[in-house]
Amino acid sequence: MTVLEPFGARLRRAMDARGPLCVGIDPHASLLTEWGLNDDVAGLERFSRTVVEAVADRVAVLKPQSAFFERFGSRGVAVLEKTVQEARAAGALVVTDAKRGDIGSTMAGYAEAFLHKDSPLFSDALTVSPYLGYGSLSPAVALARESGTGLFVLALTSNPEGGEVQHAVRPDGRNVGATILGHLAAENEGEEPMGSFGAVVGATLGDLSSYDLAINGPLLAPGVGAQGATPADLPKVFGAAVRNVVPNVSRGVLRHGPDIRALRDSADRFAQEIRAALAGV
Ligand SMILES: O=c1ccn([C@@H]2O[C@H](COP(=O)(O)O)[C@@H](O)[C@H]2O)c(=O)[nH]1
Repeated sequence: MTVLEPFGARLRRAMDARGPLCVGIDPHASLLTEWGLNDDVAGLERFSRTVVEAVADRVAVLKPQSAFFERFGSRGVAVLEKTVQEARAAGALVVTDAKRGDIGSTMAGYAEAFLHKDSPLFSDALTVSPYLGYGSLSPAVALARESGTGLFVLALTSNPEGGEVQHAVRPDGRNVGATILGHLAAENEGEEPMGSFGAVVGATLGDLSSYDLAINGPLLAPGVGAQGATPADLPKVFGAAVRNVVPNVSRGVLRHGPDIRALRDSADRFAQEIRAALAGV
């Protein structure tokens, strides 16, 4: 297998060169309509191509949301394959947001689908769910190490419903979200410039100073834009860990399409606001 430089190192370089913004490719039915496209596979393809063309050469990360491709069945997944490949070829790192998680033996199949170099869906990183137990992710961790890819593990999600699971307190007094962060810190120990095993931590969550976010890995932070968080919130939410934050904006950028320049300008504005918020931190 061709082995890439570890994802954490590639991501750090991209963040240094382009800033940390991640733009989501979320072809909601409502956005296809707003863009004057049909809610069908041709519309899906046009939408995704347009986003890639607009921003893949200027943002560090693109995050296609698999759900909106899977909704069209195998032809939608074929568009996801092309989107991932074209975005990578255009210079962005691709985190496929599929939130996979299952018993270990099945998890190995999901890992192969997204993290094996020969897979048509090969991505730089994959979002995964640890709620079958962090250990169930081991096959994905192993393949990511082997292939130079990464994982973003759901720890403290941006949605208000997440707390009933993630804030649940374990017998050792730590809550579930903190436990996941602890596993990731162990995974990334000693890695430079940072490890490849990131956490998903919502930008919407307010002050997170009670959590140890120093996992020596990236923190994918959805919630900026449509969910109400702003770039200015990032230092308040993430404190010293903000240097490792990859803020995701999907609808906040996408609503400016289909005009390519307008999409670009919107991504540039978010990037600039993030730069300003992080200056001096
Ligand atoms: O905790 C989470 C984890 C993932 N997401 C995903 O991020 C984008 C957010 O889209 P916006 O349009 O910017 O709200 C979407 O794909 C979610 O599935 C999240 O929001 N929160």
